[in-house]
Amino acid sequence: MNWLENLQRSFFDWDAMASVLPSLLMVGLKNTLILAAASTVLGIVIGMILAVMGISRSAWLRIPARVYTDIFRGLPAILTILLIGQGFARIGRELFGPSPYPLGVVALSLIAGAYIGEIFRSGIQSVESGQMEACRALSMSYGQGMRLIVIPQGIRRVLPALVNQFIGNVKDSSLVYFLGLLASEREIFRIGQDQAVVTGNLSPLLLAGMFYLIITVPLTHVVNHIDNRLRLGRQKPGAAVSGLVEVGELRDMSGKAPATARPAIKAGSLEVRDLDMAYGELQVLKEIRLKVEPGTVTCVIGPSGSGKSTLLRCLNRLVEPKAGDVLLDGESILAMQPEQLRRRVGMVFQHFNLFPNHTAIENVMLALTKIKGMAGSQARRLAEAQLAEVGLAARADYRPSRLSGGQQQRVAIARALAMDPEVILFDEVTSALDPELVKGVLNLMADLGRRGMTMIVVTHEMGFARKVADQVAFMDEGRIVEVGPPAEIFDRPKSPRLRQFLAEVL
Ligand SMILES: Nc1ncnc2c1ncn2[C@@H]1O[C@H](COP(=O)(O)OP(=O)(O)OP(=O)(O)O)[C@@H](O)[C@H]1O
Repeated sequence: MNWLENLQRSFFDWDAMASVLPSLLMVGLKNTLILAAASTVLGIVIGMILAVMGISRSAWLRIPARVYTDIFRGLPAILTILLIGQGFARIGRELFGPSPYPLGVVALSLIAGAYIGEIFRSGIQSVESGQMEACRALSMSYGQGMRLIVIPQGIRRVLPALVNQFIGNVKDSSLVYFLGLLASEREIFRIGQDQAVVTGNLSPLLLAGMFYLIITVPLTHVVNHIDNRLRLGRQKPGAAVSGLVEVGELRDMSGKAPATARPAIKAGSLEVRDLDMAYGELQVLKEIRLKVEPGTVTCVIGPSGSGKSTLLRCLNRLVEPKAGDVLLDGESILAMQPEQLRRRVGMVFQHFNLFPNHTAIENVMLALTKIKGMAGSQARRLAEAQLAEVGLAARADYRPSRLSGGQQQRVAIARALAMDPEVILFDEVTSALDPELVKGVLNLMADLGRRGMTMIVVTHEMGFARKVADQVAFMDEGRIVEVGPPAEIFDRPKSPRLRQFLAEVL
């Protein structure tokens, strides 16, 4: 049993532990937390700058960020701490006084910044491209989209990784002792080690180790909890609702228009003139000509890859045409600021592109307050009215993850309508929906058309096109092959390609 006693003396000398406990608590814990927190906060600032530089389109920003990251991630932490702590000791003394402690914080922050920059960058880049598209379609600039939607979403996604980084900083703070700290500046490890030398056993170090675990282990659990909260919102998970219940709700609602006066629609006209567009070498649109009268519904049909979505994206300049022009109420859209154009031409996407961290009503309000500068209360009233219009008054405070696809798409329509556009573009908005939910969205669109909204609808729903459209344009291989009233297009197709297409889809 000799070895057991030996082990006990080395690790479990209770007296040694008791004597070191007060300084671990009063000095070590405080300093470790200061070092870890300060380097995490400064590291977040550095990391944020590096991330924004790292995803910039300019190589002048990207390359320095890359070089910084490679250096500070590649060097051992202890080497960086010594190089900074000793190499800059003189400047440090002038700036901060005799103690190397602040330089230790700087060194830890520079190291943490490199890791945090990579965490932020991957978080931001993991946000679906549709989010930025939705921002731009709501007439936000690139910077506003990044600031209001993409970066906050990226940060939420990387919260666990950030806490891991904080845990890393708690541990790395022990390396600052190499710089030679004053007694009052010692962190947990240094105190444990000093006392271990005095007692001649490892018990004070073991207690120091316990302190590290007490800080780090609960943190991982707290962050998982916060992460779940942020992802799902604060609502209790409700029972899954059958799509048929939603269909029933919509049926009950139909004909019972909200008591509030319906927002007036101001219908604009569009004229597409010889529009060409290419993705690199790939010519996608060829001499597109199309006239859309105010207050009419134009459905664009055609086989996959024929350029329908690209045509819509040209109309609000989510992509730039190569040649030709588009007139909105007689004005060239190419002469307008894209943000101004997008206030007048709204867009609804196939995959909704709602902002997941915002409730339905916040999704509708966001551009009103941030872009149109409307007061919060006025924006809320307008958003409530728009949600009531699409039958979702009762779901205003739900986040997208708690809504069915059909409900999400109706929120997206409310969001586009709230901007009071003159034209709305719908890009295959029912293609991603469960079959029973398609009708609710199509009925809403048909209602909008009846109310006089100018709409351009890319769709595979031939029944909708036949019933609701004023004109149907058939596209194939980047050209509008045929355009006319639905009766002509569907019942008397002229071109063989349209006849072949209709034979396949009807
Ligand atoms: N971002 C892009 N970069 C390069 N090529 C693209 C891009 N987006 C679309 N394309 C190509 O442009 C062509 C037209 O695509 P578009 O999405 O406009 O067609 P579509 O008629 O809307 O098709 P679908 O019904 O499948 O959505 C296709 O050949 C497509 O592969």
